[in-house]
Amino acid sequence: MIHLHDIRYVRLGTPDLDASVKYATDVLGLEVAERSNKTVYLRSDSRDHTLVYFEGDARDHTAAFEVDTARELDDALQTLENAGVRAVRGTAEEAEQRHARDFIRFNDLSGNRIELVFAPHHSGRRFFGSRDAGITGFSHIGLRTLDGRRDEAFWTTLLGAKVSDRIGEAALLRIDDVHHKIALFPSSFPGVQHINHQVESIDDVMRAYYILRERNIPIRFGPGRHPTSGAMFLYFEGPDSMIYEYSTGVRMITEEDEKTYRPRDFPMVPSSFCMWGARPDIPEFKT
Ligand SMILES: CC(C)c1ccc(C(=O)O)c(O)c1O
Ligand SMILES: [Fe+2]
Repeated sequence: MIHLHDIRYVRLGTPDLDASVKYATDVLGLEVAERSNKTVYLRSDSRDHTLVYFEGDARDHTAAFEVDTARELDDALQTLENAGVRAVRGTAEEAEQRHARDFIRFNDLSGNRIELVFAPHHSGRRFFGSRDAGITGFSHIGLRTLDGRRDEAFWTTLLGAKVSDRIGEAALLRIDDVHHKIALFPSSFPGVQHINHQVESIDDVMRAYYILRERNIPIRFGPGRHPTSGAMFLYFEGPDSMIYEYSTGVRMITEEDEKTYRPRDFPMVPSSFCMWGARPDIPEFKT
């Protein structure tokens, strides 16, 4: 089985690179790490980059996960091939573009573009955001699925993810102690549905709520609290209809907890999304 060390970056195509980068810095609070050849690399923590906007099709989304060793990357290629999933090693030039030593790419069963990277660069610098949003790092993605149960099985049996909880058919999957790094969310097309950054405290969530409202950035859900991870959240709309989420206080499931932890099934009702009573203005989350 493949072992995913952590979620690493998301790459998003955009028809208006300047506008997307302006949003990512001025609104979201990320830091530009590098601009090159119609591609902009953004940081949210001490890693080299965790988000890339490139000039291209807004439906072109890739999510990447880090593996620990070169051997594990080779083995992953084989494991995927053995399971009938076509996986391809990136070229040296493509690996350089990803600021990593090596990587492979494949599509999951819903057609989501996934990359596994080995030895992605560290920055050696503290993250210094463009505004004081309180971001502590890129933490998880909502990934669209055309068949929740099928894709849950794909991620758990091949890629070593574990189900922390489900809301209806939507599985919240962990790959380390953090409650989830992937939220598989039912949809009629593939792609990244939302991108989560953790912020330091509830003060940052609430501060963002007022700042974003003042700037007429559409708030799509929250402020609220997820009964699943326990995190307090705010979802808002970004370029090309991407949803961004800030949250704080996500639950950890440690090795000790794992001895007794069992995934919980929450029904597909509003209170499973928010225990404070917020109602989502996000089509995929409407019950
Ligand atoms: C509504 C989405 C899929 C969702 C649900 C629960 C959590 C959480 O428990 O933190 C999320 O982060 C979500 O994005
Ligand atoms: Fe989320």
